[in-house]
Amino acid sequence: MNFRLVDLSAEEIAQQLSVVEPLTDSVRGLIDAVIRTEVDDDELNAAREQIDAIVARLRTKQKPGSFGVQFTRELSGLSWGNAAVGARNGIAPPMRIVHHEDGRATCDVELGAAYEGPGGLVHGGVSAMLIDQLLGEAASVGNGLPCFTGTLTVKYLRPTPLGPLSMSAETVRREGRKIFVRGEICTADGPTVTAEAIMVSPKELPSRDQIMKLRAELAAQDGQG
Ligand SMILES: CCCCCCCCCCCCCC(=O)SCCNC(=O)CCNC(=O)[C@H](O)C(C)(C)COP(=O)(O)OP(=O)(O)OC[C@H]1O[C@@H](n2cnc3c(N)ncnc32)[C@H](O)[C@@H]1OP(=O)(O)O
Repeated sequence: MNFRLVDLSAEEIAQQLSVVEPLTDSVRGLIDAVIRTEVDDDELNAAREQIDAIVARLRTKQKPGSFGVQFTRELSGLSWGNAAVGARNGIAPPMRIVHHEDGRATCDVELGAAYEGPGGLVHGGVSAMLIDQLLGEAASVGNGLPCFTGTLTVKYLRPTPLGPLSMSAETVRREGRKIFVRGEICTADGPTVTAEAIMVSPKELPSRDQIMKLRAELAAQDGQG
């Protein structure tokens, strides 16, 4: 797994997010506008040239590969490239606000044109991704154990309309490194999707000891610099 330590305080992370999140929202706006615009071909070509110029500007300084998971010195993980919740990822649905209370994770999300499958309805793969993420968070945060999805079962009860949705997930039981979770996606009229998953905390995840060792190496490098 691609993970590394970064030397950022909570204040520095908040500062970076205050710049990055509006940028990501602008990218979401761009995606939505491209899907729904009715301007003529000349306007589309002119817009493409401007977008290409912005891409070239951002590529003047870029990290190789993916964003990965960056651990702060306090060992919180930053997954800003994550497909479901990445703060820098404009294709991630806007579902960053996840509340955890009494082992239950909940989240409100509003899905627009970029998440369509059948006309006016949410793509089934998008629903699966959203609920997978929330189930994973309920298992991981609720049990203090980082988990991967082992098995995910999704039941589509009725079509999920684009628009405002609420989601919830909770742990049903735990057997060693396996955590059994269930959750649902709802409109104001009730659930459209229910899901169950077995989340497994991998035996090969970097252990806290490994992370602490990396942290010590980083501090030593700082001392030399
Ligand atoms: C506190 C931290 C907070 C951080 C917040 C983070 C939020 C994260 C939110 C993330 C959300 C998004 C998440 C994503 O997108 S995660 C990305 C999608 N998932 C994957 O890529 C997982 C790929 N698979 C693997 O990595 C391994 O196969 C895993 C890790 C699953 C097991 O490999 P490991 O070598 O560790 O396992 P083991 O062989 O010692 O077996 C151990 C036990 O598990 C049972 N088992 C094994 N496989 C499966 C299976 N597929 N279904 C059901 N059960 C399975 C097995 O029978 C045994 O049970 P038992 O015999 O003991 O009873």
